Amino acid sequence: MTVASDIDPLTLALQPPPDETPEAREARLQRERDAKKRSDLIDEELNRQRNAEKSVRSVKILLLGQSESGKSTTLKNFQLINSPKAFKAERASWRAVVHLNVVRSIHLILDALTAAEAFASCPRPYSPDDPVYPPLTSELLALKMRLIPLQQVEVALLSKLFPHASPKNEAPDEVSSAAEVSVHSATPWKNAFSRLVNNVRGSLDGLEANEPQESREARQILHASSDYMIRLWNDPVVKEILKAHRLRLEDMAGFFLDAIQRVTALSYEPTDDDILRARLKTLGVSEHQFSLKTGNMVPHNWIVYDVGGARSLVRVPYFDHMHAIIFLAPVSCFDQVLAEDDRVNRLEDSMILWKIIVSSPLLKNANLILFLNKCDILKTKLASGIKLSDYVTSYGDRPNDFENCSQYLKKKFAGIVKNYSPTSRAYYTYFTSVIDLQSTSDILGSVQDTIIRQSLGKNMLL
Ligand SMILES: Nc1nc2c(ncn2[C@@H]2O[C@H](COP(=O)(O)OP(=O)(O)OP(=O)(O)O)[C@@H](O)[C@H]2O)c(=O)[nH]1
Ligand SMILES: [Mg+2]
Repeated sequence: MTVASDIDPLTLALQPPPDETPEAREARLQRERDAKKRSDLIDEELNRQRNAEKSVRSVKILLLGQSESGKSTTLKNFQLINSPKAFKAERASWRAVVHLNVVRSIHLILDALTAAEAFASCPRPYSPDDPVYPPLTSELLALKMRLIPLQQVEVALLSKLFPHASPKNEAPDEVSSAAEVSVHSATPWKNAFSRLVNNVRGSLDGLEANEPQESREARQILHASSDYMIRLWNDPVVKEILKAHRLRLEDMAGFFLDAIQRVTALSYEPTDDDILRARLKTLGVSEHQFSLKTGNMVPHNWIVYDVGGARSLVRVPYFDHMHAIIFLAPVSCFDQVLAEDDRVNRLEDSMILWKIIVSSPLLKNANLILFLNKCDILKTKLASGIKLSDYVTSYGDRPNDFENCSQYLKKKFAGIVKNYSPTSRAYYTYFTSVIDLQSTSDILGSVQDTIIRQSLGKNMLL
C-alpha cells in the first residue's frame, strides 16, 4: 500500500491489468498504436495550420536602381511568370504604350532633323564640341512633312492611356518637354484602358468594334504612316544626323523601330517580348502581389515593390522591413550620362547607389541581390568597338570583350560590399538581360528560392 501511494494515479490507470491475457495485451497495444496515430495526425494538422498562419506573412522584395535600369521590366517578368493570366488581360493596354514608344522615337528623330536644318541655315562659329550635321535631302524634308499627322496620334494615345490626367502629375504634362512619358504608380491607367476595350469583339479589319472614334483614327494614321516611318528610320543620312546629335536609339527604341510594320498593323497584339520592351517611366511606388509555393512549403504571399525614378533611394527608410533588395545596375551604360544630370556617368552613379544600399544600417538584414543588367547591350557595344577603358580608366589594357569586362565590373561591385557593408554578408550577383523572359525566369526562380532559404535561416519569415 505504501508503495502504491507513491505512483501517480494516471500511471496507475495506464498500467496493464495484472491478469492480462496475451490476446487482451495485443488488443490494448493496438488501441495504443491507433491513439498514437490519431495524435500524430492532430499534431500534423496543427503544424499545417501554424505554417498556414505563417504564410500570411509576406515575402517582400524591393527593386532599386537608377532610372532606366530595368526595375519595371523586372517587375513585368515577375508578373509574366507568376500571374500570366492577369497579365494577358492587360495586353491591350500595352499596345497603346508600344505605339506611344514608336511615335515618341519618331518625334526624337524629327527633332534631330530640325536641329540639322537649323544648323544648315544658321552656321555657328566652329567649335570642336559642335555637332556637325550632314545636309538634309529633299526626300527627308518630304518625309518630315508627311509625318506631321503623328502629332495628333501622340495626343490621342496619351488621352487614351491617361484619360483623367491632371496637368500637374501626369504624362500629358511632360509631352512637350521631356523625351519620355511617365506614369504615376497610383494611376490605374491599365484599368481605365482595359475598361475601354473590355467588351471588344474581334472585327474584320482588325479595328475594334467598340473603340472610340479618336483612338481608331489614331491607329489608322499610324498604320498609314508606316512606310514613311520605315523609310525615315532606315535612311543613311538620318543615321548620320542621329550620330551627330548623339542620339543612340538602336539600343532600346530600336527594337520597335525595327518592327514598325508589325507593330503598326491594324491587327497588332503585343507579344510578351513587346511588353517587356515597352517603356513607361515610373513615378512613385508600384507593387505587385502573388502567391507562390516553394518546394513542399506552404505558399507564401510575395510582394514586389518597384520604386520608380532617379531618386528612388530617398525612399529607402520606408523600406527597412524588406526580405530582399534586388538592385539593378545597367552595366551597358558605362559610356552614358544621366538624363537628369549630364555631368554624371551612369555606371558611376550605379556604383554610388550600390554603396548607399550596402552601407545602410537600416537594410543590413535584407538579402542583397545584384543584377548586372543590360548585358545584351553591353555585348553589342563592346563588339562594336566602344572601349570600356575609355570610360573606366582603371580597366587599363585588358581585353575589351564581354567575358573580361563583365567580370571586372562584377569585382568592382564586390569591392564596394567588402569595404562598406556594416556586417560581412552573403549577396548574390547575376548577369542579366531582363528583356529576355526565358533567362530571367530561370534567374528569378533561383532568386526566389534563395530569398526563402536565407530568410528562414535568419528567422525573418517566422
Ligand atoms: N536591351 C535591354 N533593354 C532593357 C533591359 N532592361 C531594361 N531594358 C529596357 O530599358 C528601358 C527602361 O527599363 P525600365 O524597366 O522601364 O526602367 P526603370 O528602372 O523602371 O526606370 P524608371 O521607371 O525610370 O525608374 C525599357 O525600355 C526596357 O525595355 C535589358 O536588359 N536589355
Ligand atoms: Mg520603372
